[in-house]
Amino acid sequence: MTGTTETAYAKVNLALHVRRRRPDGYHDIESLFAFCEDGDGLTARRRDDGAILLRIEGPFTEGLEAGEGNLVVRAARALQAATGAGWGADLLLTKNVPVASGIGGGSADAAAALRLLDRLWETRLGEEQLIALGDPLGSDVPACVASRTLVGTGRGDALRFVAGDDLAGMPILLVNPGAAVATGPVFGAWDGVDRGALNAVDWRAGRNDLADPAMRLAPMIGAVLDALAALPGIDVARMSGSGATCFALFAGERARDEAQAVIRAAHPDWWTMASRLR
Ligand SMILES: C[C@@](CO)(OP(=O)(O)O)[C@H](O)COP(=O)(O)OP(=O)(O)OC[C@H]1O[C@@H](n2ccc(N)nc2=O)[C@H](O)[C@@H]1O
Ligand SMILES: Nc1ncnc2c1ncn2[C@@H]1O[C@H](COP(=O)(O)OP(=O)(O)O)[C@@H](O)[C@H]1O
Repeated sequence: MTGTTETAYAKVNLALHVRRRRPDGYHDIESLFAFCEDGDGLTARRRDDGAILLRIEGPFTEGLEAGEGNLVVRAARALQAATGAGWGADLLLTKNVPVASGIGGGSADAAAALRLLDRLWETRLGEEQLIALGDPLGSDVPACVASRTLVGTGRGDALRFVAGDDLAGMPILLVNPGAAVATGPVFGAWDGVDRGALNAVDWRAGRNDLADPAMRLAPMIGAVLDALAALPGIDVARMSGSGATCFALFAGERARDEAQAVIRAAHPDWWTMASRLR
């Protein structure tokens, strides 16, 4: 489909500290978010009749509905409602990254839809208002609207932008063993122990506090982390979000590509994506 396009940049939690369980069922977290140059693709063509019609293609369409429940459609409806825009859209989502995998999936798609339709419909809300519009769609959506390095606190939606110059361009490898892990149950399996605040500068010394609970639900994550830790040329390896995707950062693209080849040869059924941080 020809039209206006946008990338739903894959999200990575370089560190994710869970600080406390809240009475509203959410958890206060502190996370350093970064974004890959690659992700799902979204294309849109404007319609005059106000209808929002979504088609999904690509390697990860299974189990995904293209109806009103899809986060892309919900984002489009939210923008229509907030602006009174009478336009609709034909949307094509190319689902390149696995669903429910800790790298933003639906949240990044919703954020991409907001950015794309704000351009296509010329509603011109701009980043700050799109962030506010994305907030009710999911804790991760505000960060994904910005899609640049930032610290998220609260349920992940209170954003503080940080200089990401040292991270931009960094080669990254994402690896998922094929286990879909829903976010709610992983937070639910957290042991309730506050292990301390995140230092966003010294994030390598930080943690992903959801890794242990996620591994209890999907033990294969442990195998992924072991495989990544054994790779030569690795800077840091950690699980992203609520899993099961794990990432490794490398000093150079060659080390990353060699690492991808090693992982693919040993685990042909695992999903991998080589990218760079943006
Ligand atoms: C864990 C993170 C880290 O970036 O990413 P993913 O693993 O989803 O990629 C996010 O906090 C996920 O954000 P998002 O996927 O938008 O979650 P939401 O739809 O808001 O919430 C889904 C469920 O997760 C739990 N949840 C989510 C966020 C949070 N701070 N505390 C929670 O306890 C709640 O049980 C909630 O009902
Ligand atoms: N466009 C979309 N892409 C992926 N998932 C979507 C989309 N729209 C709705 N969803 C739903 O959102 C859920 C993924 O949410 P979540 O577990 O938070 O994923 P992630 O960990 O990748 O952020 C899936 O259960 C899926 O049904």
